[in-house]
Formats: sequence, structure tokens, C-alpha cells
Amino acid sequence: MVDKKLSGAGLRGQSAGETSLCTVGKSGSGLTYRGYDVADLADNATFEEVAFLLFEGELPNQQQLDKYKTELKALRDLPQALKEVLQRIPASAHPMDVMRTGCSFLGNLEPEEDFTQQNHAANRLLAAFPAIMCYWYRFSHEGVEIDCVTQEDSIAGHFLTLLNGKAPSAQHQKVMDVSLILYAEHEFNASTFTARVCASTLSDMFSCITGAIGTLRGPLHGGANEAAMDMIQKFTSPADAKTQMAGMLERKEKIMGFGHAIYRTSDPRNVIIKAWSEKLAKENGDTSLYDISVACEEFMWDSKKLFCNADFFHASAYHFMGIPTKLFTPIFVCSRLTGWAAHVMEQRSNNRIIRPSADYIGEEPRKVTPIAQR
Ligand SMILES: CC(=O)SCCNC(=O)CCNC(=O)[C@H](O)C(C)(C)COP(=O)(O)OP(=O)(O)OC[C@H]1O[C@@H](n2cnc3c(N)ncnc32)[C@H](O)[C@@H]1OP(=O)(O)O
Ligand SMILES: O=C([O-])CC(=O)C(=O)O
Repeated sequence: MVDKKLSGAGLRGQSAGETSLCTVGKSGSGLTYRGYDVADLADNATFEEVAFLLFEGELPNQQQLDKYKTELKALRDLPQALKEVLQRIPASAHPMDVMRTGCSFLGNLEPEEDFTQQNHAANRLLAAFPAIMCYWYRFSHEGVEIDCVTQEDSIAGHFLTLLNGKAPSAQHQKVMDVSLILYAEHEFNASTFTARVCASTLSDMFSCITGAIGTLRGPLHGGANEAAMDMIQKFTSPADAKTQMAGMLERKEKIMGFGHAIYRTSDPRNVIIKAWSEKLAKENGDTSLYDISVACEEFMWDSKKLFCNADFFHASAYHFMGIPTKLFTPIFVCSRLTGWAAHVMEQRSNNRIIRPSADYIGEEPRKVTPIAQR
């Protein structure tokens, strides 16, 4: 894995366009958003500042940030028709399907009529996604019709308040804010590339984001945080984790939350969310799941030189905050929407339809045999 080859299938290692939004693994393991190191942003900025940075190109000053947050707060509520649609989606539905439908349906009610509305469409989704997720979840699972508006200052606090019906602790609010920063943007990953392909046909913002949600859903991409949670919950101790993982590798199973298409030796987001996971475990007074996670990390590195990606310690961190596992990937949506929308805007600003070629490996030209003779 250390000598990871960036070539072969899956367009690996091929440049598919230009971006000024993000670098991934440029110096082996780094991640920058518009030139800022993600660790610096996680320490010294908020998610709203990062969203502004991605959409507008620069970090906001205090006045710009206040204005932006006021704008977002005014966009939090959901139209009645969308609430009615969410009420009809069963509890058994996959929450990523709920996000996809919520996004798509909002696009019916409040379409992006032309590209001058692109920032508004992006901000509307950024403000509304926490309510789309929590309105459906609490209605279908608890029979509660929540008020989609809160007075919480941040998107992180707003989401946790909608989910729990009460304001979060300062610590939980901070961890959620950091998590939203870490997941915000990641160059030409599969879901962002989906959004850019859609944008390249001059389609609307809601279609681009709906497609991206469908791509993020898979366990090889965003869905890995849920899959990692399901896995670590089955391990009874660090030793059991190592034994079971050895069996999984022997059976050639993929271990979710490990490995990466671009990074070679580490994912820079891991060390940040891992540290928060440890703090949360200690605060909860039970580090057993954290210890199991650390054992998984050690085992995978020792046996396969595979490292934790952003998703692995997000699983335990979210779990320690009491977030239901099925909502892990939808939280990713609430964050990555910023990267997706910024890429849609960037694609539109210098567009040519994305249409690669394929190497044909099928039959030679042949004639149709009449059906009676087949
Ligand atoms: C936020 C995110 O989306 S981060 C990614 C989240 N996804 C996951 O965690 C899913 C698990 N990981 C994976 O499936 C892969 O590592 C991916 C999809 C992330 C990257 O895929 P690729 O770029 O094709 O992986 P890569 O080329 O590094 O694989 C090299 C070898 O390691 C193996 N490998 C890579 N990751 C894993 C893993 N998690 N578990 C077991 N084996 C793995 C591959 O099967 C491959 O083996 P092979 O040469 O015998 O075929
Ligand atoms: O870049 C990738 O392929 C996947 C990833 O880590 C992300 O989208 O955050």
C-alpha cells in the first residue's frame, strides 16, 4: 500500500479536469481547501466559514460571517409539501434515500431557474438538509413532528438540537462542527465527480446534488462510516477484533473505513477525528469501543499496511455522541454538499460537457438473426 500505484482501472491517476478548490495527497498525505490546511481549518474556523470559503473563494470577515449565518438561519424551515412527503417515507427506508428524495423534491418546489440562483440553491440545501434528515427520522421512528427551526447559531448545533430535541453540550457541538469541516470537500472523489458530470450538461443544482447523494451512499465511499460501525460493534475486545479481522482478510473481505484511492500512508482527517473520538470515549467513561477501534487500526497497518480513512474513527465518534448509525452517512451529505455545490459552480464557470471515451471489448460487427432462427 505504501507504494500505491495511481494507475489502472477506475480512471485512477488520470486528471479529469482542473480545480482551485482542493488538493488531496499532494505531498503524500495532505488535504487543503483553497490553500488552507484542513487541520488549520478544523482548529481555527467553523463549518460556516469553510462553506463561505468554498463558495466565495475567501474566508469571511466577522461582518460577512454574521450576514451569512443570518441568511442560512432564515432558510432552515421546510415547506409543508416536503414535510408531507417525508411523513410518507417508512422508517425502514435507507436515510440516504430520504436525503436523495428530500433534495430532489425541494428542487420541484423551489427550482433553480437559472445559474444566477446557484448560491441561493446551495445555501438553501445547506440550511435545509439537517431538517430533512431529522424531520423524517423523528417522525418515522418516534412519531414526533419536530419544529424544523431552532435558534442555534451553528449548523452543527442546529442538527444536534433537531435530532435530540435539546441543545447539545459545547463539546458535542464542537465535535460535530469539526466533523462537518473534515467531510466538506475532497477534490474529484466519486460523488463530486458525479455532480460535475451532471453540471457539465448544464443541468440544475438540485439534479447535480441528488446524483451525488446516490453516489455517496455506497459502502466504498460515504457509506463506509456506517459499515465500520456495524463491524466494530461486533467485536467484543481488542483481541477479538484482531482475530476476526484476520478471518475477514483471509476471506478477501473489504474492511470498511480502511484504505484510500489517493492517499498512500494516511488520511489527514483520521488523526483529527480519532483524537476527538478518544476524548468523547473518556468523557463517557467507557473506552472499550475506542480501544477496539485502535486495535483495528494497528492490525490493519501491521498486516496489510492499510490505514484508517476519514470514515473509520467517525464511526465511534458519532456513536459516542449518541447518533444513530443509520444517520452517519446523511451527516456526510450535510457537509459534502458544500464541496459538491462549489464544484458545480466551478464546472459551470468553465464548462465543456464531460464525455470520455471507452475502449470497446465486445463482439465484432454482426447481422441480426431473425427471431425465429435464434
Ligand atoms: C470518505 C471516503 O469515501 S474514504 C473511502 C471509504 N471507503 C472504504 O472505507 C471502503 C474500504 N476501502 C476500499 O474499498 C478501498 O480502499 C477504496 C475503495 C477506498 C480505494 O480503492 P482502490 O483505490 O481500488 O484501492 P487500492 O488500489 O489501494 O487497493 C490495493 C489493494 O488493497 C486492497 N484493499 C484496499 N482497501 C482495502 C480494505 N479496506 N480492506 C481490504 N483490502 C483492501 C485492495 O483490494 C487491493 O488488493 P488487490 O491488489 O489484491 O486487488
Ligand atoms: O476522495 C475519495 O476518493 C474519497 C474520500 O475520501 C472523500 O470523498 O472524502
